[in-house]
Amino acid sequence: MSSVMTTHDAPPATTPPTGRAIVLDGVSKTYDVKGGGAPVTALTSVDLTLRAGEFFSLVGPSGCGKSTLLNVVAGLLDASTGQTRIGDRTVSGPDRATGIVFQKATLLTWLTIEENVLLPSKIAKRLDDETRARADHLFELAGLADFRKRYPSELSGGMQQRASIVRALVGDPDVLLMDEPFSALDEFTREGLNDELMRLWTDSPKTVVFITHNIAEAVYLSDRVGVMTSRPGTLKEIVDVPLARPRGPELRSDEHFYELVSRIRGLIGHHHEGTNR
Ligand SMILES: Nc1ncnc2c1ncn2[C@@H]1O[C@H](COP(=O)(O)OP(=O)(O)OP(=O)(O)O)[C@@H](O)[C@H]1O
Repeated sequence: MSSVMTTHDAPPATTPPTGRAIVLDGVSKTYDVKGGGAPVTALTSVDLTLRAGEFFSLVGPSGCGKSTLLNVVAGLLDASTGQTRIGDRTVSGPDRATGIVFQKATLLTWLTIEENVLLPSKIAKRLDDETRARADHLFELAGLADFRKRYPSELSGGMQQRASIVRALVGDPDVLLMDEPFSALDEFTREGLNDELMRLWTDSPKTVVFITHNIAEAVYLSDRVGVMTSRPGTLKEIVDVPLARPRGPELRSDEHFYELVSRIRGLIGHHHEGTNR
């Protein structure tokens, strides 16, 4: 049976949408370079609207501004022009309602996995029963329940990255931003984590922006994939991924899946680095 449906809207209509819509309106970013070098225009005129609860991936040539865009949405970087809104909030700085996962797990080595996961809530003075219950649930879903009292150095890279995802989700953010979260992992671990991320997202759909160099990963996870041009980056095309959910490993050998992967690869062109497929 083909896994293609006529709609890519997930979750189903019976589930109220969660997460927040994200709107980028004419976002550009030019970096001033120290020492008098020519300024670097990383992003130019990005207009993009993400639906609440959508899983959106960004792919594009190395240096095209993907991380810059993500950091603008995260409120970690000011745009040079334009505006970003998450729900009815205009982004002007980091916000608790936005969870972020980077390429490196960034766990504190002297704290246990559980202490790491609960630290942001503790700092925000929101370490209540609800947060602890959510942590318990997420540890179970992420297969880390037996490892919560361990230290990061006692866990594999994949487990550390799962712990980072649990940490980003434990505050129940509206938005989850992920910057190449699995790129340092081997293919097998990466595919396993893709499935776990899908489970976590299905359990509580956030609006996700996911950066990757792996086109197959982008297609596997996403409702839509945004393809960026080389620098100065802007959105070249947004590709719909009308593959049914829930998705499982068998999708990786589905012909429609491959068609989408090849189409996106074609859009990125020959400058693309680091693609596995
Ligand atoms: N702080 C900075 N100062 C000056 N230039 C920067 C700065 N940060 C990024 N850049 C430049 O902006 C451009 C976009 O960088 P960015 O990291 O956003 O791209 P990317 O698409 O995420 O790259 P990659 O896929 O290689 O991770 C690059 O040319 C980069 O060198």
